[in-house]
Amino acid sequence: MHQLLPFIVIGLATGAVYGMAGVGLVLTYKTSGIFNFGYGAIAALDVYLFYFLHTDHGLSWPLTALVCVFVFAPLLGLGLELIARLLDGASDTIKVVSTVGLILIVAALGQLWHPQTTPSFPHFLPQSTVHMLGVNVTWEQIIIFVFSLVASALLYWFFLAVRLGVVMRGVVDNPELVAVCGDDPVRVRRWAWVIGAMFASIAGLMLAPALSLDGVTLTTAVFASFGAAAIGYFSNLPLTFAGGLLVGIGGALFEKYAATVSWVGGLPPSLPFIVLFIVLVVTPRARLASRRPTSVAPVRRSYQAPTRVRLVTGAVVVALLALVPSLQADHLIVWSAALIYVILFLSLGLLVRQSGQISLCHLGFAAVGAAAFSHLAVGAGLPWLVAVILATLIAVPVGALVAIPAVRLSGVFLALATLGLGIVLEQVFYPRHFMFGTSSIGIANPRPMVRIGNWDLASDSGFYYLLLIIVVLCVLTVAAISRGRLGRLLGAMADSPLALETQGTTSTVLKVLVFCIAAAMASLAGALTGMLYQYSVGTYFRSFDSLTLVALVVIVTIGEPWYAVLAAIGFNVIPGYITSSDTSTYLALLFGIGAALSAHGTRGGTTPRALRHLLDRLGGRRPAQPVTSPSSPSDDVVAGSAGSAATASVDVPARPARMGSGLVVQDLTVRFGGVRAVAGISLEAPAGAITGLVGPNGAGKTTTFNACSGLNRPSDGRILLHGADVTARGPAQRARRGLGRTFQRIELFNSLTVRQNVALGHEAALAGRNPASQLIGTPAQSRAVAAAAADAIALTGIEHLADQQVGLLPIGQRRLVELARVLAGRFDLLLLDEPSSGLDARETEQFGRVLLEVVRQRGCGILLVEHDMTLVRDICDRVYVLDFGALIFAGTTEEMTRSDEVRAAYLGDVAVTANAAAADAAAADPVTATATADQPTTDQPAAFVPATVGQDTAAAER
Ligand SMILES: Nc1ncnc2c1ncn2[C@@H]1O[C@H](COP(=O)(O)OP(=O)(O)OP(=O)(O)O)[C@@H](O)[C@H]1O
Repeated sequence: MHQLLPFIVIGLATGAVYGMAGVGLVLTYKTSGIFNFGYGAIAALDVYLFYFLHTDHGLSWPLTALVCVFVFAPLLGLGLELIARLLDGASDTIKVVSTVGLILIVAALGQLWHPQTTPSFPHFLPQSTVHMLGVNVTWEQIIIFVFSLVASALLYWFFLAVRLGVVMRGVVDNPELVAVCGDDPVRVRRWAWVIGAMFASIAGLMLAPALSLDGVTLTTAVFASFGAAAIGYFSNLPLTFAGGLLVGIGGALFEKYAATVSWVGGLPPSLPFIVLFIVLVVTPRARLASRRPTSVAPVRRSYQAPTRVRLVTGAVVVALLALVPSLQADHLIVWSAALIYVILFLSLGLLVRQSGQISLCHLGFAAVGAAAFSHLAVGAGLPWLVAVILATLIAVPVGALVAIPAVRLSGVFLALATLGLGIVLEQVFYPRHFMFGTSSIGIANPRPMVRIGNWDLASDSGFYYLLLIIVVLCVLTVAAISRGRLGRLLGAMADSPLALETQGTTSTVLKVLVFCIAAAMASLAGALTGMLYQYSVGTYFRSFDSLTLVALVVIVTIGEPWYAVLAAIGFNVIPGYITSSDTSTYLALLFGIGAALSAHGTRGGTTPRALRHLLDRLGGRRPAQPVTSPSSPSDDVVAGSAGSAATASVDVPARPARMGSGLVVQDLTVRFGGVRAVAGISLEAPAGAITGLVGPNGAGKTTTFNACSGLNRPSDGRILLHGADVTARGPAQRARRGLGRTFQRIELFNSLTVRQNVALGHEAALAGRNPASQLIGTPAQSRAVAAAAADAIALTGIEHLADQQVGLLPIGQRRLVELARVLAGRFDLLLLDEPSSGLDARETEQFGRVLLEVVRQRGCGILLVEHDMTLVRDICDRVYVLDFGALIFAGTTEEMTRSDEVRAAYLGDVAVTANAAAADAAAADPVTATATADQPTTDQPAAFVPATVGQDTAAAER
């Protein structure tokens, strides 16, 4: 134990800093919803300023520290708060990439500031020692530990006891409520960013003396606090601090054994990331739930040039590339590297752009490919082609391993997990003999010793042509994926994983599948990189560069595969021609700025209208029908009303009906923490009938729907679908068993067209959970999908919108598309959540007729949540009424209109509302009673015509 004490002391000091940094990080994450990957960038900038003022210009260290912590850091915090506000409503990918951009900027600035040598940072705190418990402890260590502990404790106390801190906690849960209470949420968040930046600054200054002053080292040093934050579940401050201590002490102890125990080598610096990865993988998903976005992400206009234009452009580009060995022989290696990077960018694009998943460890896959190829081709002596194929395939299980967090997590947590994994791969595995070993020349990666006529594949130009062929094949593969079923599913998953799952595709399998494909392609690129230089070393595949790759894939917004070509030119070719030592750094700075500002790129389309028109004309495509702006209030009127649905008779195309018995909900209770949203309700929605589920706002209707479709977990009760208990089944399984649904807050695949959206209503269940069927569909299936989509589109009268991008349509039309999508599916029980909101009276009436005919001709059942009581009266066979989560009425619509209890519930008459069921519920669960008492009830007339018709801003789907 005595031998361990010095290491524990070191670990305590470093760990306390990690803990304090983690506490600041968690503070901003909790209050803004933005996980600041660039947290280390704040620390690094402060360290630079400290060095500049104190070391370069002789300012005393206390004064310099004051300037850094109390002036510069708050300014940085204010700047970051501005960026964070820009990011509100942006996708997780953009949020991650923006903050990653800060890292790239600061790393580049650091490099530009001290390009040649990286100076070391001075120890500004006293280095004298005291003897404690038999160990010599420096005053620096004592001060760091005590200061970090006190700062973190103060912040915790501030959160608990000071009004601003309490409001900061409130802003996390309900910014609107904070505003109603007279506090400005923006001001509150600004404070959080300022305090977070100050904590980062202090952490940077305390860690810096042990580090060299280069940007990468400094920005990534504070990454260690991510591990601490993970231990605190990104929300608990004391646990985060304790996590920091654990990581610090663990790292120091590993350090002790690293010299003697060979397997420990590389582990000490990676420990925070191992912890991060493990915590993310094992933590229950609900604990890591992201905050609900406060605004809706703007929709980007999708545009693809006509096929003819794309083919011709592709042929021209390939022809030009084929001339490179003749025209640019001096730069052949640069162009060869660019070709390889096209493959890398394409594979990363499959993840980031097409499926909306962030991987920050992509070069790790490439490293696996390079190392595997070398060991197979040189070590095992396998023929070149066999070694290449096996090296490509070897990354598949690695991709599947990375997909474990992807399956469970999404957005920022997936980014964190992959960041951790990339760093662990680099620090722990790269130096091992089964990867690159420790030799500085690395491991041999031979080119193919094949000559075909005059074409020597091992020569530089011969290898270049081989690369060109491989790249063309990869581009064609990715194009085939994009245009096929997998591409549609990936696009759908990126837009709305929730909707895809409830249409019948198991997205966990889809995520694993796409990770495996992307990993295999990256692995191939890695093997080719090794072959290009004939040797490969770990530094070709630095985990930090994975961040740059992701930034490039996001900021180059043009379509596939051109983004990959442009990104490769930016990353490889430009530095090959402009050979100044700073070119790469300036480029990294540019990429960083682009990434930091990428939130701007999400607004509107990316291809200028004039260019689109020109390309369309060249490709012989008819100009697209203009779509009315979704922002105009008048657009809420449904343009589709002129379609066939407006005709009096409704012809419902037959669908093979499975004719089960319907849906049965038994004693369902759903709780959210202390709130009992649904209290022991039972209801039935039989096949061949329309059943209404009504109630005032907050009554528990959507929660009941979510429980039926598997989106929330009931605390009690059972859900039976056609007689089978599906309570433990996921949403996709329930969908495949015939349960279809629409959403109160419309869930469409915004980047796809109306036809593609509707087709997915049928195709998603065919894709199911089998990787092979997710990859590709049979021709018979394609015909069935197309026919089902055409029928549903005609039924809802939206033929004229079929080729429009859904995200650009007004709300009323979007509702019809969502209805068409569920009608295209092979569902025999439909849950429709306020489907008529956004429709006018005539359209609602017609809509009701469509539903009646669907039920009559297909024999399916419908459970309808609706505020329009006229529609409910007209089409429902039976109605259930909820109030405060309890069932207060079940019967026919006539009985409902005569019910005093229902009338009272809608009118908010407390005396009458206190019926037996509600009173029981309140007595059994006073928390619910208190919580729901605050719910706004709809102030409706006795006819129950709601005030909410036409609105689409109701509570988000939970
Ligand atoms: N994820 C959640 N976390 C906490 N409380 C929730 C959550 N989802 C719903 N609730 C609460 O459960 C209750 C029922 O909400 P629900 O959305 O099911 O009502 P609703 O009848 O669909 O209302 P509306 O007609 O306004 O959509 C409300 O008190 C709501 O605040």
